[in-house]
Order: sequence, then structure tokens, then C-alpha cells
Amino acid sequence: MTTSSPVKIRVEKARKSFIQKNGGAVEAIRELTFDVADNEYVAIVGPTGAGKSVLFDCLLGLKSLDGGRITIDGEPVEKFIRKKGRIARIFQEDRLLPWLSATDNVALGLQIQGVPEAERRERAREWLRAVGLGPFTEALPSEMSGGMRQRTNIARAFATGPEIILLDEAFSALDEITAMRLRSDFRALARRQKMTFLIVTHSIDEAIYLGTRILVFGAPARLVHQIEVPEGASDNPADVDRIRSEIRHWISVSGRDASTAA
Ligand SMILES: Nc1ncnc2c1ncn2[C@@H]1O[C@H](COP(=O)(O)OP(=O)(O)OP(=O)(O)O)[C@@H](O)[C@H]1O
Repeated sequence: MTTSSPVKIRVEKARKSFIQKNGGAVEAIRELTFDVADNEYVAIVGPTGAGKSVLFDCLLGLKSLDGGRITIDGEPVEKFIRKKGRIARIFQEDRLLPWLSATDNVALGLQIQGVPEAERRERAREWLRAVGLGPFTEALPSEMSGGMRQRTNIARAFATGPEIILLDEAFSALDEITAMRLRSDFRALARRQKMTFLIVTHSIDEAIYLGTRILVFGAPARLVHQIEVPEGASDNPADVDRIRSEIRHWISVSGRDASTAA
């Protein structure tokens, strides 16, 4: 984290468990503490079941913690999200409405924000052009490839003007060539928009490419290790090897099953 940037997200001693049908408790998040600076790109890697998706739900105010707290811009997350569109999430699957065109799918988030129809359709088309889908603004999801549908999702996330984007395995379902292009386009757009993003990924190489810092989680979610990724490290094989080995080491000592490397 750059010390000059203000803290955007602060997670402090967060705890979350679930009671299962058999009455047993599953601990998803255990005493998790970390900060994310404004305009920082943080990649989270860790074993399956480590509470990464539950953490994203808590960041979106969809689930509440049992203990500890999450603040964004210094205010409780519940207050931060009251103004719609400040955080967007991109999932692994596209979650587009099949009966709506790409433009209407992207415009949906703007409709929720109360943007008038003509303006939201124009902004939706602008964002579809920005993600390379200019000729497909009226296409239905069924008429698009997986990569194009995920581009539509990315356009939908950016269109609402979020301060933070949460990427939940957003590129995992795509073939590697499509994923490479989308990661690169996503990173360029995030830089242009001067925003903060967190990505949960099982791909160590993706974490190195997109993250300016990588958090290694243990299960239940807790911070086991963090690594700063120097500028340009993903283009330098020696840096990539060093960071990859460090992550693998910390995942192996954190217990349970390890993430898979790309
Ligand atoms: N609604 C729920 N009810 C009960 N248990 C839950 C619920 N949601 C999550 N859990 C449990 O919390 C733990 C963390 O789940 P979570 O989905 O956050 O893991 P994850 O790190 O995202 O996993 P993966 O990498 O496999 O996607 C798991 O043990 C899961 O079974």
C-alpha cells in the first residue's frame, strides 16, 4: 500500500460464522484485519472455503459481521452503500438478463440509480464501446460469446461510476487467451477511472498481473501473508517466479487445500 494514499477500506478484526442445519457452526472469517488504500488494486488468494466470497458479501452489506467492523472512507459499510452504485461486483458467471440487449443490461444499474432513460442508454452504449463491444450494443446475451458477455458485465460495473469494484473469480470461466485480453482491458479501464479494486482469484499469475498487493488468506479467512507487487513485475519472469514461490509457500503453510496456479 502506498503510504501517501488514504485508507479506502478498513477491515478490523472481522468475524463471521454460520450455523448449519445440524446445529454445528462453520467459521467463515476469523479475526481478519487489513486495509486497502484509495486507488489500490488488491488480489486475494487462499484455499477454497476460506471465506473470500463471504467477505465480499460483507463489503456489499449483504451479510453482517458477528464481530469486528468494516469501514469504507471511514464510515460503516452500511452507511457507505446507502448511496447506490458506489461498489460494483463482477462474478465468474455473467448474470445478464437473457431477454435484454447488451445496452439494456448495462443500463439496468443506471436505472436503479434513477438516471433518465435516454441518458442511461447513451452511457451504456459508451461503456460497451469502451470494452470493445461497439458493434454489439443491441445483441442479446445468447448472441454473444462468453468473453463478450463478461465484457458486458465489466461495462455494467463501470457504467454506474463505482468507487470500488469487487471481482469474484471474474476471469476464471474464460479460456486463457480471452481472460488475458479481458484482464488487460480491465486494468486499463481501472487505471483510467482512478478506482480501487479487490479481486478474489485462484490464479496466482492473475493475482500478480492485476494486484499491486496480494493478500494470502488462510481458512477461515484470516491474513496469513501479504506481498507488494512492484510496478511491471508481471512482465519480469524473475519477479513472477519469486512472487509465485512466496505465495505457494504461504498457501501451503496456511493449511487446507492449496490454490491452483495458472
Ligand atoms: N449462507 C451460508 N450458510 C452456511 N455456511 C455458509 C454460508 N455461506 C458460506 N458458508 C460457509 O462459509 C465458508 C466460506 O465460504 P466462501 O464461499 O466465502 O468461501 P470462498 O473462500 O469464497 O471459497 P471458494 O474459493 O471455494 O469460492 C464455507 O465453509 C461455506 O460453507
